[in-house]
Amino acid sequence: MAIVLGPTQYGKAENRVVRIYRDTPRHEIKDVTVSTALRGDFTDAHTVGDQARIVPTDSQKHACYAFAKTHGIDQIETYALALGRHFVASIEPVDAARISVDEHRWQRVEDHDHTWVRAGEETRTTAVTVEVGTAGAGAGGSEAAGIETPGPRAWVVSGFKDLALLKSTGSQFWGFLEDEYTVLEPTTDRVMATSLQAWWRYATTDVDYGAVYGNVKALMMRTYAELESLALQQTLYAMGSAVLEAHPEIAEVRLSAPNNHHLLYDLDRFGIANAGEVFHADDRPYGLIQAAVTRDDAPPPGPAWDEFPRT
Ligand SMILES: O=c1[nH]c(=O)c2[nH]c(=O)[nH]c2[nH]1
Repeated sequence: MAIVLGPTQYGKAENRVVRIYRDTPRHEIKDVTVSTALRGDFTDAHTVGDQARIVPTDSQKHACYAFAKTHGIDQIETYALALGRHFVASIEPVDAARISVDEHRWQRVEDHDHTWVRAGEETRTTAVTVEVGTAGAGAGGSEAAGIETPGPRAWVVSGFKDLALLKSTGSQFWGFLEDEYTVLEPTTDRVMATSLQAWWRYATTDVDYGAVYGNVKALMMRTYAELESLALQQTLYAMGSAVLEAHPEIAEVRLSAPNNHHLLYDLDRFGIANAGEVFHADDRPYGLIQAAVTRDDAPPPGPAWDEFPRT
């Protein structure tokens, strides 16, 4: 029997980086959590404790802060791409880098120049993977078009977490399969609430990430609002389709939606009528509905979705 080392990666997780732009009296703020993960042949570090090919996670941390100054954080995707390309291009043992960034948004207090209150909306997020090699297959931008540009290949996935949505009507659930444990009553009018997590994979890196983000989020919210939903499953497919129809630069959408049940509270016991007006917002368990929606001609995902390297 031989024991073998499987895939590895290592990096500095959840660096809390805040960049202030203070060139004018009206400051700007970018507040992000950045994680780095470097991939390559780091066998000796694991098997014999030789660190010769290991750039410390401490150094990776410092690069995150240095790049916040030297490259800025315009869009989290451009910042992550710059960092990923840096690790791959300048540290010889690194074959690939995955950079994940969450953005924490602040809004100005009464339009104040340098005071903000944390915005309570969803968290914008990205995961960028950069690989050594000649661009050409499945990567982004001119790279995706198959133009032989030397240099690292890059894949960008963007998205958000925790977008709380609720509609008080326009949602049904009936006609479902019943087994011996089914007690759920069919309904043609229910509250539908979720805390949506959405990811989309770009087919290119030549993107106005901020503009696309705003439009994708708006499209998803509008679809959620306007579709007379027969199930959360149908709503997710409709949201993904709306995004793919409007955005040729997006190859695939992945959605994860807890069904945050709102249970009609029994007020009959007190002689009070309750015609869909008072609910118990149940926190768990919750249904969890997940779907990927893809173009049939989408370029292959490569390592875009891989949080951990494959063999
Ligand atoms: O939109 C829904 N999808 C389900 O699969 C499901 N299952 C359930 O109990 N309620 C719901 N609602």
